[in-house]
Formats: sequence, structure tokens, C-alpha cells
Amino acid sequence: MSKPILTLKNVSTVVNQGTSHELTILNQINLEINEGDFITIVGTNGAGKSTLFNVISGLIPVSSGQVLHQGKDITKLSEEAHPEFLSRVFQDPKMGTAPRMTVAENLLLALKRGENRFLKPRNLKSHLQEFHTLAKTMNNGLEDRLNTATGSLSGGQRQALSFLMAVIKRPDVILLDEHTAALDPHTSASLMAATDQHIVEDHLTALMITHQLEDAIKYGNRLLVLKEGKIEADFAGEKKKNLTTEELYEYLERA
Ligand SMILES: Nc1ncnc2c1ncn2[C@@H]1O[C@H](COP(=O)(O)OP(=O)(O)OP(=O)(O)O)[C@@H](O)[C@H]1O
Repeated sequence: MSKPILTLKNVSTVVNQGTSHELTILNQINLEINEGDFITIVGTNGAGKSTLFNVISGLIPVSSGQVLHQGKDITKLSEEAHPEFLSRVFQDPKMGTAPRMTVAENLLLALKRGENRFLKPRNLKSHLQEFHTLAKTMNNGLEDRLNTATGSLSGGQRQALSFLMAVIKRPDVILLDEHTAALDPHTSASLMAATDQHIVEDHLTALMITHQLEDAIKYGNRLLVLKEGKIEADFAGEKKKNLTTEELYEYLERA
């Protein structure tokens, strides 16, 4: 049986506490994320999806409740300590990669994250074959652009690089924050397929926020609907498999 990698126990996040602008963004969230889970998350604007990721990443403090990593309380762990076990890919292709560095240099940076080493050219050379093989898995020509400055890549290639940088060290948890949303439909579908292949084949654990209901249903083993800071619905197994976009849409409208 799989064991929980991450657990949220009665997590609430309240901002502007004690003022007239007080707002409960997350309201008593209980969530157990198991090894190998690929959880898709949908919800209308302002439902609290990004805040949930911000709390898991240590960017926003919880007002009450607990966050556990492998059973260890990380509720008060600093944001800087989270990359040791967690990585995140954002919607904006400009985030997460250094634009003046080449694709290979960015991959090396991600591979050596936390090791505090200087980047040496010979160090880079020894990784080129490995990076070529890795980049090829994204099916968008990234492997032919290893020596190109990241800033001149297409949006799809840049997001593919951000994704590879996020998974290269096999973090315990990967947060995908609408990572295909800024791409055209064809590029988005291609990145989504490559994402899924990596997560499933490498048995990674991931959470993905998306507004694409088809993607939320098609990918992953579990689907959460967030509404006003609460988990309104939690579909897994057969229930998720049998869900249609129409039903989910109605659910969101009703929710
Ligand atoms: N630091 C903050 N201070 C005040 N309000 C905040 C803060 N962070 C988020 N909010 C509010 O909390 C609510 C939830 O925001 P959040 O960004 O988590 O929603 P979301 O589900 O990710 O929405 P979207 O789909 O639009 O990205 C929103 O009303 C937002 O304005």
C-alpha cells in the first residue's frame, strides 16, 4: 500500500485577520497525498487553488492546522527549505528558467541545485548526452537546442524545460500550476502528454491545477474540485474515470 508523502490536516489560511478585510482563503482542508498520486485540481477563479500550492510550498503561512511531509511536521518550515523535496512549474514560461543561460546550463543548474558547486564547462560536457536523451522525451525539438539561450526558445520549449528542471532531481512532490495554460492548444496538448508520460513512467507524485476540464479528467488518478477554500468534491478510481466534462462543468457551476 502507498504511504502518504504529504498530509494537510485541517489547514486554514486567513488573511487580514482581525480587520474588516478578513478573508478565509483555505477553510479546513484535509488532504492525504500518496506516493505516485497524480491529482488534478479544478475550481473557479478565486477558489483557493494557487493558495493551496502556496501553502504547500511554504510561501504563505497557515493560520491553523498542520502540513506534514513523510509524517514530519513542516507547517513552519521556511520557503527556502522546501525545494529539497518539492518543485513547482508556473504558467508563465519566463518563470523558473534563466533566460541568458543555455538549455543545457539551466538543466545543469537544476541538477546541481542545493549542491553549492561552481558550474564548470567540463562538468557540463559530461552531462550533454544525458540532457539530450532527457530533452528528447518532451517531443518538441528541445534536444536540438541544448546550446541555445533559453530566452530565445518557443514558449512550449521553455515550459518543457521548466518541467524537466522541476523533475530532474525526482522531488517527492511536483506542483504544476496551470503549466500549459499560456500555450496554444496543440503545444499545450503535446506538453500535457509528455508531462503525463514522465509522471506515470517515473512514478512521480504530482498535483496539477488546470482550467481545462478535459485534461483534469483525462490525466491523473484523482480529481479535486475546490470551492471557496474547501474541497467540494474528490473523485478517484472509477468515479473519476466515468466523469464527463459536462458533469464536471455542471458541478463547477453548481459549486
Ligand atoms: N495574500 C493575499 N491577501 C489577500 N487576499 C488574497 C491573498 N492571496 C489570495 N487572496 C485571495 O484569495 C482568493 C483565492 O485566491 P487564489 O489565487 O488561491 O485562487 P485561485 O483558485 O488560484 O484562482 P485563479 O483560478 O483565478 O488563479 C482570491 O479571492 C484572492 O484574491
